[in-house]
Amino acid sequence: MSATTRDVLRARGLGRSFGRRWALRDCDLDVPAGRVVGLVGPNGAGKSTLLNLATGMLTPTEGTVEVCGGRPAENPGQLAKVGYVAQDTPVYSGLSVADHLRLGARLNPGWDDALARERIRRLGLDPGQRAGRLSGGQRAQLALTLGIAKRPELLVLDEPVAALDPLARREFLQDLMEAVAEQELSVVLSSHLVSDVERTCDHVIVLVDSRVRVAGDLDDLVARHHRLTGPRRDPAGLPPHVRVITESHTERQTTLVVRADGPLHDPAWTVGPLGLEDIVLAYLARPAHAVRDTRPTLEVLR
Ligand SMILES: Nc1ncnc2c1ncn2[C@@H]1O[C@H](COP(=O)(O)OP(=O)(O)OP(=O)(O)O)[C@@H](O)[C@H]1O
Repeated sequence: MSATTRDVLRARGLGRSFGRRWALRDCDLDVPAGRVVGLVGPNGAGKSTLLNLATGMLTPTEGTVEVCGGRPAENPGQLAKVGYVAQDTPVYSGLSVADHLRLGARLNPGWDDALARERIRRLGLDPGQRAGRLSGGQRAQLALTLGIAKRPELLVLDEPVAALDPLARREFLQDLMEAVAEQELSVVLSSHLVSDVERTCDHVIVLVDSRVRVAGDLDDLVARHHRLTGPRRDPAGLPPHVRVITESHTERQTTLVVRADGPLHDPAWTVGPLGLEDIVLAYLARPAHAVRDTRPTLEVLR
C-alpha cells in the first residue's frame, strides 16, 4: 500500500481521564501517512495527553488508538516504528553527544549511524560534549537527531521548539522539513505557535478543552473557511452547508467566520479569505457551551 493512503495515526472514541477530569475525550482522528501534522491548542487542551497515548506512554481510559497499523508500543517492532521527542527534549545530562549516539545504536534496530554522525557534524556539536552542558537549542537538536536516526515511520514531537529563540526555532523546523523530505517520514508535532505550524505543517489538528475541534489538510482548511461580512442579520438563514464558527454583530453589520462545504452565492455577504491563525483563533474563541452542544462539530477534512 502506498505511503500516502495509509493512516499513521487513527483514534476512535479515544479518551483519557486523570481522576474525574478528562484530559482528552471523544477523539476520532485519521491522519494519513506522509504528512507533517501540527497539533495546536491552548495550555491544558490535551495535546501532550494525545501524543502520550499515541506513543504508548499512556493507556486509554476509553476508545482505541493505532499508530502505523498497530497498538502503540505493543511490541519491539511497533516501538521501532515510532520516534518520540517528549516535551523539554530530554537527554541524559551526564552522557556525551557521542554516548547518546552509541545508546541510540544499541537500542534501535533500524539505527542510521551515518545519518546521526552527519547531522551532529553539520550542526557543529562536539561529540565529546556532555549533554548537560549543551544549550537548550543544541539539546533539542540532539534529541531530534536521535529521533530521526532511529528511522521511524512516525516521529512525534511534543513542543520541540518551545525553548528555542526565533532563529534556533526556524533552523530546527527547517532541519525537520529537510529530514521529512529526505526520508519517508510522517511527523506529528505540537506547538503553541500557529505561525510555525503554518510554515511547517500540511495537516492541522486543533484541540480545545480536551476535544478535537477541527482536523484536516491545511490547504483544505484554508479553502473552506471564510470571513463573511454584511448588513446585520441572523446567520440562521445561511444554507445548511455553511456552518458558523464565530459571529459578531454591530448595530449595522454582522461578521461571521464560517466553514462552507459548498459555494457561497448570497450577494449580501462580502466573502474574505482567512489564514490558519484566524481559523485556529475562531475555533479557540468558540464558547465552551458550543463545544459541548456541537460535539459532532468535529470536522475532519480529507
Ligand atoms: N499525569 C497527570 N495527572 C493529572 N492530570 C493530568 C496529568 N497529565 C495531564 N493532566 C491534565 O490533563 C489536561 C491536559 O493536559 P495536557 O498536558 O495533555 O495539555 P497540553 O495541551 O499538552 O498543555 P500544554 O500546552 O500546557 O503543554 C490538563 O488539565 C492537565 O492538568
